[in-house]
Amino acid sequence: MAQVDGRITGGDGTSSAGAAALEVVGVTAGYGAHTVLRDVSLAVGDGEVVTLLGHNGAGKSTLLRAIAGALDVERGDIRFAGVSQLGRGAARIAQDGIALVPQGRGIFPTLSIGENLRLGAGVARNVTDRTRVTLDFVLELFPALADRLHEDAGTLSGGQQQMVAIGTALMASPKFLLLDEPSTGLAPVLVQTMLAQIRSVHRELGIGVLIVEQNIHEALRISDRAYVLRLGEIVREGPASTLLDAPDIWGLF
Ligand SMILES: Nc1ncnc2c1ncn2[C@@H]1O[C@H](COP(=O)(O)OP(=O)(O)OP(=O)(O)O)[C@@H](O)[C@H]1O
Repeated sequence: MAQVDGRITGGDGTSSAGAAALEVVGVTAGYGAHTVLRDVSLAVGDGEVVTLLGHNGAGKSTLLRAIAGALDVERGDIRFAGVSQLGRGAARIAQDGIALVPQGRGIFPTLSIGENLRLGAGVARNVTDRTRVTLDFVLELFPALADRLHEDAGTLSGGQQQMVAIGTALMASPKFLLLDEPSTGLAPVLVQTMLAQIRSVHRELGIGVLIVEQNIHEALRISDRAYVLRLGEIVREGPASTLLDAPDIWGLF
């Protein structure tokens, strides 16, 4: 297993253990004149798995893109370990350890599974032996990939391609994981398994995880807290267990 202490270190070298790893503060963003996110605020601690729920088009993927630096923010701030990420660019944000697994998997289908995974390792910067995520760790998490490392990733089932996508992100030894609908296209029986594997990644690596999910029940079951985004605004937040039992939650979709 990887030796990762899970602490996030700020740009000035100070540890911010205990503080929120990720803070989105009053963010407004969109595409040209089309404003999608309106004054969105949320926070995710190192020790948390947080789910972002919302109907189609609510702006969930847009928020993940903004956090990953792939979309400019009009107003507000996005901080990681207390340091603003605005204007830093997607490549530097990824190198600093914020890994986004986009919707639709984003793997290279004509490269082998092993090659895909090694591409992830190439992104890692400032990784020590203590914080490096190893190939052994990824294969232990997703044993289905172990015997097929030399096969083209495009030949895998949807669920296995999702494992490659997450595995590649993990190989970059991330300090924070953003997952956009990791269970898309999976058979219902596999959705729970995938989400349980994500929870175990969090447990093993001690990193914060923000998940966008359509499988509301399953996602809430593995999450500590959740936010509901509606028409680009956060309309509800709370402990996952509370939201699971909230009679009005389903009316928000
Ligand atoms: N590249 C883009 N250019 C212009 N508009 C976009 C772009 N991507 C998304 N949008 C628009 O932004 C809004 C929010 O889309 P987004 O994909 O963030 O929603 P979502 O909550 O992730 O939805 P879904 O669950 O369907 O993925 C939608 O109106 C969508 O049409």
